[in-house]
Amino acid sequence: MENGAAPTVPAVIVAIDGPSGTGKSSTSKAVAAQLGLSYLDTGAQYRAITWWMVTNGIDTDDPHAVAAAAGKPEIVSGTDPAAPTITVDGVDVAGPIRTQEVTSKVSAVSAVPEIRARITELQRSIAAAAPLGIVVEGRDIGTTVLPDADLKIFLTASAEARAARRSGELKGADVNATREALIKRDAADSSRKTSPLAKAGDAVEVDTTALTLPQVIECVVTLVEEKRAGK
Ligand SMILES: Nc1ncnc2c1ncn2[C@@H]1O[C@H](COP(=O)(O)OP(=O)(O)OP(=O)(O)O)[C@@H](O)[C@H]1O
Ligand SMILES: Nc1ccn([C@@H]2O[C@H](COP(=O)(O)O)[C@@H](O)[C@H]2O)c(=O)n1
Repeated sequence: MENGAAPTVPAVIVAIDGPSGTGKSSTSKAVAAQLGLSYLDTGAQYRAITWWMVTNGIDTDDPHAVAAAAGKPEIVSGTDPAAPTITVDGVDVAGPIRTQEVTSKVSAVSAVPEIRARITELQRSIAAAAPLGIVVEGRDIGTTVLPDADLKIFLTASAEARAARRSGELKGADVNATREALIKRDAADSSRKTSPLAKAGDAVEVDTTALTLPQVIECVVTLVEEKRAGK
């Protein structure tokens, strides 16, 4: 550059949505790390608020009780893709939010409109503050949270592939039971009234069934680079 200043690259916002186990977290983290962007796992935020409800004795099947408590916990997400963090009222909940109990209750909590309004506002403020841009992954990022994202990706994979991946991760958990649980959670997330799991009309769909994780990452990095180059 003539004046010696570093070239500036405009911040880029990437939304990655899709059903459970399609590879959103693994792909988003790697893409963000490779491109020097921030990373936000929005599922972790819904899990964190669900964990708080369970810990505080709120009946997660009672939407009125959940709505009344929606504003109480303070959720903080750290957005470094190399070391993402999640705390509730200052407590590190990265481990507890992955329990079977939280996983079985998170869809009911995240269907409550007051919960979605609170978490959506938080997600938008985090995205707006990311200096170089951010990869945000979830279920409604391209449709509702960041409808003006520069690039929207919708990851899919067969239920069989997703169950095999998850049961490998859960060290030998029964594949059929894992498959049924994934299908049940996707059905709940897709059928809720407020901001359901859905592909945005302008999202690029990537079927990851027959792709390795490095192939998916390369595909998304290429899409971001093409977008940045104005292709
Ligand atoms: N293309 C792929 N091939 C093989 N395994 C994969 C692929 N993508 C992801 N995985 C593995 O599948 C598992 C689930 O991936 P990941 O957690 O990234 O999915 P997710 O869409 O974020 O799931 P959830 O929505 O349930 O959080 C992980 O063990 C991950 O390493
Ligand atoms: N944008 C989002 C993201 C997640 N959810 C809900 O959270 C659950 C857990 O998500 P994981 O990605 O950690 O599996 C998910 O099943 C949804 O109920 C959401 O509603 N919107």
